[in-house]
Amino acid sequence: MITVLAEVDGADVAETSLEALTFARTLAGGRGTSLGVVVIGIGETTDEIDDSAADSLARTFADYGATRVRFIGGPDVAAYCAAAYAAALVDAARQWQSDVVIASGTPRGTEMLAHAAVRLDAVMAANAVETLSDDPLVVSRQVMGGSILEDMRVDSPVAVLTVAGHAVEAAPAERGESSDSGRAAPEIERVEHRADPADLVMAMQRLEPTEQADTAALTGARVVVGAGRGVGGADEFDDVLELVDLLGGALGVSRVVTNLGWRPHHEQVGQTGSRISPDLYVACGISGAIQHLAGCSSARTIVAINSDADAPMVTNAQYAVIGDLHEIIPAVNEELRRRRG
Ligand SMILES: Cc1cc2nc3c(=O)[nH]c(=O)nc-3n(C[C@H](O)[C@H](O)[C@H](O)COP(=O)(O)OP(=O)(O)OC[C@H]3O[C@@H](n4cnc5c(N)ncnc54)[C@H](O)[C@@H]3O)c2cc1C
Repeated sequence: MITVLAEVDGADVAETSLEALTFARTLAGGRGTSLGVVVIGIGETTDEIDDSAADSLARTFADYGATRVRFIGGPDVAAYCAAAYAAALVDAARQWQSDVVIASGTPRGTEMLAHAAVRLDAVMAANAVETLSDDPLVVSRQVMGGSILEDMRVDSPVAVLTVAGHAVEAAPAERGESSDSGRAAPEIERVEHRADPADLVMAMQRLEPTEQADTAALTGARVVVGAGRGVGGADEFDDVLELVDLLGGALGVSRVVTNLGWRPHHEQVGQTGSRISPDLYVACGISGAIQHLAGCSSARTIVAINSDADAPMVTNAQYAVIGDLHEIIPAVNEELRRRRG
């Protein structure tokens, strides 16, 4: 069985977890095995996830090919604690005799799986995008912020993988796609995890949304509009923000923009900001320094708007519009408004 860690919010499964499940199902099909899903941190008691939310989550997981679902709760994992969560995940993987453990490459997924890999004495490949061979397991994975793909052989008895955000299209299983996926009601377990005190030395004490909360919106966005020094000043963002709105996306900016105090740091994309993998990245007035590209190269399509045809952002883009962004963006916005009536 392949064990997949899912991140949920109530009865909703994070899209990146559905992507990880889709990736895992393809691998399970190739290896002729089944899928088990683990959800950790459901509350002080295992009853805190009510039956309707549990049923709804289990149905979603079944649609994605899971045959087993384990909800793990209890006071020790009521609040996030990477080591205790990893121990709970490892318990499931061991009991299910999993030789592969998978999560999405979110900050928490990556942190937990790093802990899990040590406990399982496993090789870990972060940010996988594709399985190249089932046995021996070889994956293609993003490195250098997505600017390079490397093939990695994971030749250990247990393999631990994270799946890069938006590298895989989340898709429910087709009937008969793999031996065990069949949308039958999966077997559901509720388990209380008692943590080793050593695993609780570092645990989350308080969770308070701040402007940082927007970082999740940026890293998960399907469309990101990037803005750089070329915008010209803190008061010059109206057109860019309207484009963000019209495209239903998120704003990402360069480090110059945050250093100058034009926009807050949580909006920064790059080596020292967020790494994004949207379907579309529209980079406006950004030169495309290597540190910026490290955060956006895994975008599926890049469109650059820049007055310099030789800017690295332009040469790294699939499409470019050369000219003054203060003329181009209002024209694009007007056309988008017109098409929407
Ligand atoms: C250790 C380290 C870490 C770093 N981390 C990051 C990071 O995480 N993210 C990041 O972004 N940078 C990072 N940087 C900084 C990076 O090297 C660049 O300095 C920065 O990305 C440049 O920002 P920019 O493209 O907005 O500005 P510039 O390089 O000044 O480029 C502005 C661009 O706008 C274009 N332009 C100007 N006016 C217009 C106009 N009217 N219309 C259209 N185009 C116009 C210009 O042609 C130019 O291409 C880091 C640097 C270091 C040393």
